[in-house]
Amino acid sequence: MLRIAVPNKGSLSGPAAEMLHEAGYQQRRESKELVIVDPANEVEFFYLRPRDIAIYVSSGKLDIGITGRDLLIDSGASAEEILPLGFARSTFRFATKPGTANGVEDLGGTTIATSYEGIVAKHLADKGVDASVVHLDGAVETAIELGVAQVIADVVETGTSLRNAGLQVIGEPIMQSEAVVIRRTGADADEPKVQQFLRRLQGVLVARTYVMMDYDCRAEHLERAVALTPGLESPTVSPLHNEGWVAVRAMVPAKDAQRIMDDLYALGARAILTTAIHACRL
Ligand SMILES: Nc1ncnc2c1ncn2[C@@H]1O[C@H](COP(=O)(O)OP(=O)(O)OP(=O)(O)O)[C@@H](O)[C@H]1O
Ligand SMILES: O=P(O)(O)OC[C@H]1O[C@H](OP(=O)(O)OP(=O)(O)O)[C@H](O)[C@@H]1O
Ligand SMILES: [Mg+2]
Repeated sequence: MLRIAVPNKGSLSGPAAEMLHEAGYQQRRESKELVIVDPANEVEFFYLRPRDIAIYVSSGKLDIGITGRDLLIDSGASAEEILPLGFARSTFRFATKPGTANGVEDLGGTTIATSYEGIVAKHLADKGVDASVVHLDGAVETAIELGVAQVIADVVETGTSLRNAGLQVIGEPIMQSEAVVIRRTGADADEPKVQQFLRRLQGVLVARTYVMMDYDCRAEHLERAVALTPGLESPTVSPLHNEGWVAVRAMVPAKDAQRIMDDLYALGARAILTTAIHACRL
């Protein structure tokens, strides 16, 4: 039985459960359930605090975990990222009141409030900056107004929380984060059960980012049409009953689908359809 750590709260928990559900795994029905077994898929899910997941996985008691890249690095635990999942995307940044500092080099002697002391301490050490770090559990943006710190280091997504607190980012992003699948450092990544789990999640990622496109076009336009829809290996081309016409089928990136349909139409292709991909194995 594969033992998997899943975030039980916060920004990661909803999208993680949704992705696992789309990958065909049973998920808990209510938020008080801490462990569930999915016997059909031979998987056991442990719902844990996102911040604790890398620690459980590094201990070897759980095979795999879903957490944030920032939380993984902040923990310092002996675990490594094996698959990025594309949700809970954020940057991690320093911010201050306007006019306080322009870059990390100006932070010497300041007090920096953060929930991610590990990331901040390492970054300051790398930059040779000597500052104090104070740990807060959340709502870190308020620390400056209340005089606990002159600087904060926190997760930024839209920037709304910073704007509302009258703060602005300084320097370059300390890191880019997103949800990731992690394993204990050095664990056997080729293990079949782990590989099957990763293939299922990859299938969801592909189903979310591609659509299937079908269209009819004149045989003499085929090469130009296929250049627009090269597919993953190569498109399927079938003859139509009407001589001189072919039907083409290929996967295309969902974000480009409308533009590709316009370009195919301009080439003379007709009956251009896109359909959602429900699941896939590449
Ligand atoms: N607004 C956000 N947008 C995108 N990702 C976020 C956001 N806030 C936090 N995250 C990501 O979520 C993870 C932190 O999860 P955690 O549950 O500890 O905090 P949270 O989502 O802020 O929840 P809460 O503070 O309500 O407990 C990190 O990987 C972080 O980058
Ligand atoms: O750039 P934004 O879109 O505003 O998102 C970033 C904010 O979201 C998170 O806070 P959350 O709401 O989880 O509260 P917390 O500070 O208590 O963790 C994070 O800690 C930032 O405060
Ligand atoms: Mg938060």
